[in-house]
Amino acid sequence: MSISIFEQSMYQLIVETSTNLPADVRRAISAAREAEDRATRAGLSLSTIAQNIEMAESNVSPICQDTGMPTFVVHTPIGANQIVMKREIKNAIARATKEGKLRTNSVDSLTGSNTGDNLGPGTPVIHFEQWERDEVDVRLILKGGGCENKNIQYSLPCEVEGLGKAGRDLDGIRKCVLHAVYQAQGQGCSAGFIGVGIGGDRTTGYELAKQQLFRTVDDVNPIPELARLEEYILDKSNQLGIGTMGFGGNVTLLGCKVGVNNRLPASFFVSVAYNCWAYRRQGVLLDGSTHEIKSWIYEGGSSVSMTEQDNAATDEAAAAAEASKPKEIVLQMPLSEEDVRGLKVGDVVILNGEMHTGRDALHKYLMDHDAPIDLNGGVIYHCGPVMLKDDEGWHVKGAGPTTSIREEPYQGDIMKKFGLRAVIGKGGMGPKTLAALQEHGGVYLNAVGGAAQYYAECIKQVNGVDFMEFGIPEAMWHLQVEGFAAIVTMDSNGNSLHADVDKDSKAKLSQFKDPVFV
Ligand SMILES: O=C(O)C[C@H](O)C(=O)O
Ligand code: SF4
Repeated sequence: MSISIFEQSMYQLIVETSTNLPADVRRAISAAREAEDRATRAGLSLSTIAQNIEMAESNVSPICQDTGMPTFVVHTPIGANQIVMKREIKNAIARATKEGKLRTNSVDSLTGSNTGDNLGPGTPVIHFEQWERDEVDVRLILKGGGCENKNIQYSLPCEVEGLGKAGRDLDGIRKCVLHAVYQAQGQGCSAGFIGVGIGGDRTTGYELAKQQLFRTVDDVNPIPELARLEEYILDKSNQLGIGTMGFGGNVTLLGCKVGVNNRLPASFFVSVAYNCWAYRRQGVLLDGSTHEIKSWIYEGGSSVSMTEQDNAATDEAAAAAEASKPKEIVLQMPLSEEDVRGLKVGDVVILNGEMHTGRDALHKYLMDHDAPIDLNGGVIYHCGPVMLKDDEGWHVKGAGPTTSIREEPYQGDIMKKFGLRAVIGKGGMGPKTLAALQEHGGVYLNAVGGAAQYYAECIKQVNGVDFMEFGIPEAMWHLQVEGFAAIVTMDSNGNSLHADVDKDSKAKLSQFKDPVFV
């Protein structure tokens, strides 16, 4: 059966959105790089991010391995057949998944089984709207689960941690939004972008917040007080010191867009949608009768180079940055207790050898089962990769870290039970894991969230896989890596960079207690 032009256009939209970050987002990330010292943890991570963005574009592969919840907003001329369009969007999603442009991301919430094609009840999300124009406008956002988990909704009036009472007015809203940035820390892969919805009910408030993410980064709010609020939030968030990946730094937020709807007398919601730096959204305007792509809605990424700054750096500046880089420690896996006890927060570790992926399903399983392989001295990578199989075997199409804190209830026990020596992930872990690292001799390594192509390139071979029944992202992949770089952010001496940054940023947040919008 031949593919319709509409389906082909949808396929192109999906691939472009997943693999090529748009120009406005790239410019915001480049500006963040300018604002950070290159040799700092934030500066180094931003250069990995920049490199990753270019790799994804040239490999035509996912920028981040979590290709998110595909969410479409479609405007159609009156009389267009939305039933056919819906079917063809789904076909395009299944094809993009089969070709490794999207990860298999649709999981049965009761059985845990992965549908394997990104289709299932509620996925993808498609909103239709009619308009009195002849063209079809389709916009797509791919927002990953880690930053989705950092969305937050406030019901005013309320007490906001660090900021005091938030009333039902602009100043109360200000407090909620600042707090929303603080509470995300590095877990949503900062530096991020936020969409804010004021009003509505619990559902439409979040919808409004997400709609804001379709605005361009440089868009100025037509409502003057909201324009002021957006500017204020951007400015003050960047004084919180959370920085890229929560490593500390000058840039925490790259954009803030606020929308407002009416509300019920009894309700006053402020809903915040947090989007990571991997802010993947695109759109196409289609000819109303042929469904060919007439134009792209957002300026394409290819016009903004992410490595220009590196090329333009003088030899002197490059040498200075090189000289002040943290020291790198090369380790061969499996690791010994001595290897990890020698590491401290801030060290950059380069790993070689075999590591094993494991995330939510595996951690739960290992609590009361044996491991399929010997994990003594082993390294667990919190990662759900994008994988493709051909006649030669499995290939890694994207493999950045996932948010580690979800494994906090299990991690310490599992490290001790199996003799694991290191955990790689992002966003850090809590006190229980920190105590286990100290007691047992272990280390937490923070990789750069979203850098799926950068890490995929370090993976030289797939040695095997267990628990395919958990689905591709949740299976335990045994990966042979070379030159896998990550930063020690929790060590065996009881130090945690995450706890420190949280504490400092909370103190900074309290500086903004006093009323501003009165
Ligand atoms: O699911 C993933 O691979 C990552 C997720 O988006 C996360 O940020 O934790
Ligand atoms: S891993 Fe980070 S960059 Fe990727 S979807 Fe999750 S929050 Fe976004």
